[in-house]
Amino acid sequence: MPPKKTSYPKQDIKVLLLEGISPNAVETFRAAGYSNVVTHAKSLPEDELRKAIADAHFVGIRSRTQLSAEVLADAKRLMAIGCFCIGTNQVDLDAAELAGVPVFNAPYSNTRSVAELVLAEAIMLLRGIPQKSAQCHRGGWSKSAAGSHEARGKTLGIVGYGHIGTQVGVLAEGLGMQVVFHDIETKLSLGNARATRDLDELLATSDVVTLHVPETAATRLMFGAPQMAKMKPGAHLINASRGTVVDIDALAAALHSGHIGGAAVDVFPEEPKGNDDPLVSPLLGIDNVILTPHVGGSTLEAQDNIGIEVAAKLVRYSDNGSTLSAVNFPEVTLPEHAGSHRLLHIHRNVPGVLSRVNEIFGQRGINIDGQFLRTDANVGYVVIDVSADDAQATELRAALAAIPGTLRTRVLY
Ligand SMILES: NC(=O)C1=CN([C@@H]2O[C@H](COP(=O)(O)OP(=O)(O)OC[C@H]3O[C@@H](n4cnc5c(N)ncnc54)[C@H](O)[C@@H]3O)[C@@H](O)[C@H]2O)C=CC1
Ligand SMILES: O=C(O)C(=O)COP(=O)(O)O
Repeated sequence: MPPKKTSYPKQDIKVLLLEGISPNAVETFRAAGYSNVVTHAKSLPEDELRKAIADAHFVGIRSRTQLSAEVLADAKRLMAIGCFCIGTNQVDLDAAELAGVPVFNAPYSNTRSVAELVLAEAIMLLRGIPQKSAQCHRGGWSKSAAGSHEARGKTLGIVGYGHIGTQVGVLAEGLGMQVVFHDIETKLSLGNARATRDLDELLATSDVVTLHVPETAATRLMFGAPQMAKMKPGAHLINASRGTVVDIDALAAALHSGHIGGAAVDVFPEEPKGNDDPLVSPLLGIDNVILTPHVGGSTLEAQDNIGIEVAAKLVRYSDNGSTLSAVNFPEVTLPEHAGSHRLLHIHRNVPGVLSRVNEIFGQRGINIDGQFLRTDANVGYVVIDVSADDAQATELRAALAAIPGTLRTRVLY
């Protein structure tokens, strides 16, 4: 059977997937009729990225690819961005919104993977395993209980008590740890976890401190020499959030001085672009540090789920216009629109646009079957379902595009 005629041929819609995104994403696009999927195992250098994105309608990235305002300016056809991960700090979200481009992510699919790794690392650090393992690799043998502790009864301090932080807390309580947390927002404590008065109290009481904040202007270098100095002597630090959160030189110094007893670091201020590039860090060669190559969320379970979840959000936006769960865009949840033509109008949120939109339908005597509108401070997104033929819908779209303040229009049938 020939594919159903659509407003834009699906095989002409280019999907660009970078950074080794799960094959599940490709399958999800193909199953929905999107056959033009281009994949790359790595992130691309900026000049290649700009070329590859120039004719892409959808782009999928992970934490490595930087979609700056400059890169986005070259992406004239881009309809939406999928971050196949949790963090969205690698995208200029405001620039994307003002280009009429919603950004989607997978807010929960790798949460558990990060939490399990962090808990394992807390146990390893409390037992002094990283340095013991390093010694064994060199043919050494230091069988001793000195400096080696059970996790049971120790205090875990969680900075950033969001999805990952709370999961880490629940797992840690299962081991019999005391859990304290600090967050900038008031949070519901799970289990017996307790919010500390402030970060200083958490630092003064924790045997292991683990960071689970997003990368923001406020978290940039939030964990430096002053915070490390306030940790209990010999306490451990885990960072699986973002490399910019910790002053890495200060951490190296605190490890060398022995004030910090050990660390586990998954994220770095400068990460290699791909698996062929070297890691450069002041932490290299320090035995009591577990170094991992940003694999907190890299389990097959998490990646398989993320591939399906984010691809499905992009397909839904393409087919139906729904922006539900977009991180930078007014969220509009839309019903199916079988039997009607759907017009999408993304505009700057300035007075008068909606009345101009409605005038267009009134002037033509076209009845509106359904209308959906959401706005935020920058952008308005209005979706109009009408009973029209293909030619009328195309003409209506052109009229909508001529409204001052319009950022982008689409027609779906
Ligand atoms: N290593 C890896 O592979 C992975 C790393 N991540 C990183 O972990 C971060 C956290 O992920 P989720 O828990 O899902 O995010 P989330 O948004 O659910 O939780 C973050 C928490 O941090 C709090 N927060 C923000 N600024 C803060 C500040 N200045 N001080 C204290 N608390 C603050 C927020 O209020 C929120 O409760 C992500 O943004 C991402 O950067 C996420 C997944 C995998
Ligand atoms: O989900 C996140 O925010 C992560 O940091 C995981 O990033 P990745 O997909 O492994 O590049």
